[in-house]
Amino acid sequence: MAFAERHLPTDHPALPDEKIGVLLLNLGTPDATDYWSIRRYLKEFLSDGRVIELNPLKWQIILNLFILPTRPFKTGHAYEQIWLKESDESPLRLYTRNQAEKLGTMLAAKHPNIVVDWGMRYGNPSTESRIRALQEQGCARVLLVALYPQYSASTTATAYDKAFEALMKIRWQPAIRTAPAYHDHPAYIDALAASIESHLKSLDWTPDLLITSYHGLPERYFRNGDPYHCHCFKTTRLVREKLGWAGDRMMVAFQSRFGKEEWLKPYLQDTVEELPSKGVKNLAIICPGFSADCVETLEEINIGIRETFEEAGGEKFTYIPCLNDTEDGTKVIEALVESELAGWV
Ligand SMILES: C=CC1=C(C)c2cc3[nH]c(cc4nc(cc5[nH]c(cc1n2)c(C)c5CCC(=O)O)C(CCC(=O)O)=C4C)c(C)c3C=C
Ligand SMILES: [Fe+2]
Ligand SMILES: [Fe+2]
Repeated sequence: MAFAERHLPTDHPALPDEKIGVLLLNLGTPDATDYWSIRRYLKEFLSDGRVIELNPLKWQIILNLFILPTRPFKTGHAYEQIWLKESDESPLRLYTRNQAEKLGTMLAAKHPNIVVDWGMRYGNPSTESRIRALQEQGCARVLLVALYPQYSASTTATAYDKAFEALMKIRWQPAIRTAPAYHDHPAYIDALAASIESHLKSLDWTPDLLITSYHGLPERYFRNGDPYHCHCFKTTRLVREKLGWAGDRMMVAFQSRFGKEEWLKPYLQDTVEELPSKGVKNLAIICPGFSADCVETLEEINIGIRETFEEAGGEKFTYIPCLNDTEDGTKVIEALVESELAGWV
């Protein structure tokens, strides 16, 4: 019996054993592909001041009058094409849940007092509900792990903001740690390089070029100090060095531009349209900035960009999947978690 329990009054509720929570956080995804589910998700996402850094009053007018009435049709169509019929959810949700379950199994042998869970910045399961669930299971310490390899205020920071917002409502808070971005973590670089090598080995052709495509950001955010752009370039350089490739076999591009403002360049769409006329007929794309495949990789790249390339005269195209819930992918998260738990375990 623990010291505290021996000294409890007899009518005191039982105290749970102290545990450590590891909470994996990802972006979030709609609950379904119908108009209102998509609209609810987009409204929450695009009302986040870390994502849209504009005057909030002006932006809410634009969002509610011009974007939310129409965008859910386009976005809903994109989600419909990749929706998992069997489990009735998006791939991002499935992979994030699997990553948490597999990480839990990996850690259990060494650390029986660790509980792993997962939550989303937008939509369900909410970050707040999972922090409360971890506390209910006796977690007095919680490590928050935003599953974005490259830091951006629009992803990493807002994931942690949401967790701290939830903690503001909790009287007896757990001790909290936040994991840093892992764009140059050796386990991540090695896993990406291994995944590229094994994917290319499975083909009966060799790509002329491999594009590492990252989600874009307004260029203004970079000028205002967001390190995302540098993190993306560093990841690509380290992977290229690990593979021992020459500089011209691999390049960086940015996808998923939203709105009219200038975003980080080169734009993936423009790049892919021009490649065949420059002699690149066989193309591979990988998206290292996504810890799990999602609408931005499966629909935008593997369907949309594939078509763009073929229509521009490209001959062979392959998409290399994200690390997802593969053993290597889960080991990347395990390595990050193990180093960030130092002193707690
Ligand atoms: C991986 C890093 C990501 C960054 C950086 C990022 C910035 C960012 N995104 C938008 C707008 C949208 N993103 C959308 C989907 C989406 N974005 C990411 C990741 C990053 N976004 C993911 C993983 C997903 C997919 C989620 C899923 O359920 O599969 C969408 C919704 C889809 C659409 O309508 O196109 C929007 C909108 C902005 C404005 C932004 C930076 C400021
Ligand atoms: Fe996005
Ligand atoms: Fe997109």
